[in-house]
Amino acid sequence: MSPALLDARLVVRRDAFRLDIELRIAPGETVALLGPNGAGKTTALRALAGLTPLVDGHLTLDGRDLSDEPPERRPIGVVFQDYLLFPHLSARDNVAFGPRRHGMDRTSAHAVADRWLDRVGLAGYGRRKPRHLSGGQAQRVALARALAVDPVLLLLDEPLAALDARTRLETRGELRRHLAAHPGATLLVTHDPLDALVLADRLVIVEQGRVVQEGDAATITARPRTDYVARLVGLNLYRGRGSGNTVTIAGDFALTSTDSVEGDAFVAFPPAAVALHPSRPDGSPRNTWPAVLADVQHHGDSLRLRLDGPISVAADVTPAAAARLHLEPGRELWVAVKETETRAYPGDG
Ligand SMILES: Nc1ncnc2c1ncn2[C@@H]1O[C@H](COP(=O)(O)OP(=O)(O)OP(=O)(O)O)[C@@H](O)[C@H]1O
Repeated sequence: MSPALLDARLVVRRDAFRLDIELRIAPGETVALLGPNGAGKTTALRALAGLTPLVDGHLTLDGRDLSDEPPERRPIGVVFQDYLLFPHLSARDNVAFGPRRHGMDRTSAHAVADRWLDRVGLAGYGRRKPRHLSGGQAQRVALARALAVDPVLLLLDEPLAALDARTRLETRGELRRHLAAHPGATLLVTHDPLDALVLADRLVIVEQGRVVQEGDAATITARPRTDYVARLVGLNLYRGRGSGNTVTIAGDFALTSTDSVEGDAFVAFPPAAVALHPSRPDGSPRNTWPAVLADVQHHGDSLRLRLDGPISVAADVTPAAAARLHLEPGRELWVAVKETETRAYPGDG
């Protein structure tokens, strides 16, 4: 891996909340910072941008210590969630603002702005004020504005959150192209696993101000380490004690797997691997238990059920299967999960 362009340990306090995370991003790399509400994602972004001070740690970008630099002296471009375009300035002047502030003369700054507007597909929109731009266009102006200063670090805060579903899909694809062309480091803050998977090379997941897991999408999907991560990647996840092919989770409740693991262990399986039966199924006695239906929600073309019992489990069923099972909250069912569908892996590394 190339040496990090961004090398930071961000320690920030906001009242009772404390953020303490390490971040390293290589040149050309896009890292997604994911986490539930209140995890500290925006706080991390603000600390990098210089809007919230570090109480400890360090922040170097391309070898330069930035921890005491004011925001305007940092070689950083930011796309905020609601874009924060200057309403009284044209699209062109919004984009030219950064280069101007860095000392470029007006004509050259306009030339840079026009080039960037062209790159983001908005040639000819330079004279428009933000209120005359659609959400997708405003997003592209905000991206052009952030990139026009040739930032060493590009920060994106939920860059697609304000867009409707259709524009979001198109803009996500465009953003991916621009990020691939950006030679600096990029940090993308998002709630949306799809944005993270499409746009980022690596995911860093924060919960309660700490990094709980990081790695590429495949590694994290294969081995989630917290409930939040498991839900993010759509898996049921439990922690227990492994002994051979069995992981004991709660009391004497255990799941078996074709994997073998000793000691602290996780066991995971997808909701689609859960089979439901109106009565105790014959045959395989393993991974079969009685449960009570607690909740039903639409999930794409299927229904996602939440079942209570010795463990709480999510199950995906087709509408046809749901009709056959006469699903309604409080209904008692038998759950079965094949041991070939469960994955068990060590809890401590
Ligand atoms: N201005 C503030 N003053 C005091 N505490 C704050 C302030 N802003 C945020 N916090 C606290 O800091 C913590 C982290 O908030 P932050 O906005 O960084 O989380 P987040 O991961 O970005 O969440 P979200 O996904 O909801 O935007 C929260 O517990 C919040 O209550």
